[in-house]
Amino acid sequence: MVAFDALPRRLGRLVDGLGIVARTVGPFDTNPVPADWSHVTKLDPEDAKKLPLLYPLFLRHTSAVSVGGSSDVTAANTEETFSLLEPLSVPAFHEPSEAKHVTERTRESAAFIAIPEVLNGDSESLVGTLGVGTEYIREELTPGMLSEKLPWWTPNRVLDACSNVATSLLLSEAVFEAYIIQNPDSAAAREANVDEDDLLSARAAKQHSMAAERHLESELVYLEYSGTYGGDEAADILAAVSESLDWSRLWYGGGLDSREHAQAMLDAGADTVVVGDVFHDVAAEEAKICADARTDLSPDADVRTVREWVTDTVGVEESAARRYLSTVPSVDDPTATAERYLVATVRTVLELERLEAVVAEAGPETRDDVCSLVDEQTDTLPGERYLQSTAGEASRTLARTIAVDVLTRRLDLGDDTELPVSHLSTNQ
Ligand SMILES: CC(C)=CCC/C(C)=C/CC/C(C)=C/CC/C(C)=C/COP(=O)(O)OP(=O)(O)O
Ligand SMILES: O=P(O)(O)OC[C@@H](O)CO
Repeated sequence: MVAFDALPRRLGRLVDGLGIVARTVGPFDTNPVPADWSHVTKLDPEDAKKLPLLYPLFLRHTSAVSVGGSSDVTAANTEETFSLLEPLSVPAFHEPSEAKHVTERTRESAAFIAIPEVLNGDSESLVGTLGVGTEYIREELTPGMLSEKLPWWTPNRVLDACSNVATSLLLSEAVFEAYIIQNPDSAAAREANVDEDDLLSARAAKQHSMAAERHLESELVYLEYSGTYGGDEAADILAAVSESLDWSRLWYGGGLDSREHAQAMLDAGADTVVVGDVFHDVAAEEAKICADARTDLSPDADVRTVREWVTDTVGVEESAARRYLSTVPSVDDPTATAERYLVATVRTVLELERLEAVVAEAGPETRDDVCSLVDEQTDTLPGERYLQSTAGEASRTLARTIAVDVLTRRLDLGDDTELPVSHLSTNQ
């Protein structure tokens, strides 16, 4: 009996040992989070936070998009955000703040699920919420999904065993993010009960990260200053932590809105910088710019007129569009790129206005009517040529859907749109 027990234990230890050797000294990088992601954009699905109308243009430069946020997030607005990202080639992953935000749809859309575990918060934020989430997945999500897929006569015992396996598979596929939260005034700190006394020195952050890599096997360590730039203190922490990590990635997020600050965090040792607020600022700013443009410019304004208007009226140098783009290391000239994208946005809004006048004249009653009228009216759809560089072959379909949906809402023909365009700046 003892001998029978000893063999599987020994085998288990051998497999574990081989895994450790492969992770630490093996020639292959076994971390599922790509090492070459230098920039991640965090999209908050909450209704108050909008996306720029030509969001595919802005997102073409980022390495990946993270979907998640800590307030007013629901499964429905999370699914909506993913559906806007589906036509794009940029990978999108899900960072749920509650397990209930994970649905079959979000799982299909997301490259992976990233689960926060806060290293310097209370135990609730390290394992408590994970326990609540695991219970939900084991007892509600997977039984619900499986009972739809398996034949009705599947015995309960089999359904239960399958749910058990599916839960473990879901968690084994998830990426764990070991958060070190250093801004006590942030929503993230409040959520995880991090206060002044919990902030870590560079040395303690390094020690916590070493434990996260080896004990928690966290795919990434996330230095979080959410809402504020961490400066020299963050750079010291990144330097200490990066030295100690072999396998886990090191991400920095918080208050980035310039090339200088983003580069400083990368130079200090971060593999990836994460930006959130400044991307949503692009949409908020754009709503105002477009409202002004509709007052100042004729819907027929040519490209030169629009460019001049943007140069004279919008301070491109100070714009959120430029600030966002300047955080992306691969964008060589953020000012010129921001100006191009702002001109593209204003032109698209004017083209939409022109199209709206023609469509409204015909008196459509349903979204289908709008669709036929749009198809009759135009060879090139508003925004289509700008989306070509980023959505490729999908650009026409995407531009058509956005145009039809935006006009359907503007003409009060209902909210039953194909894409959730209520998340775009034009619908503020
Ligand atoms: C098991 C599954 C699928 C899910 C569990 C979901 C869990 C454990 C969520 C953890 C929630 C938690 C402890 C959050 C702590 C705070 C935190 C790290 C928030 C991340 O910050 P943002 O969401 O970016 O904050 P803002 O909304 O302020 O930008
Ligand atoms: O919103 P900002 O301050 O850019 O922070 C990004 C991210 O680290 C938040 O979780």
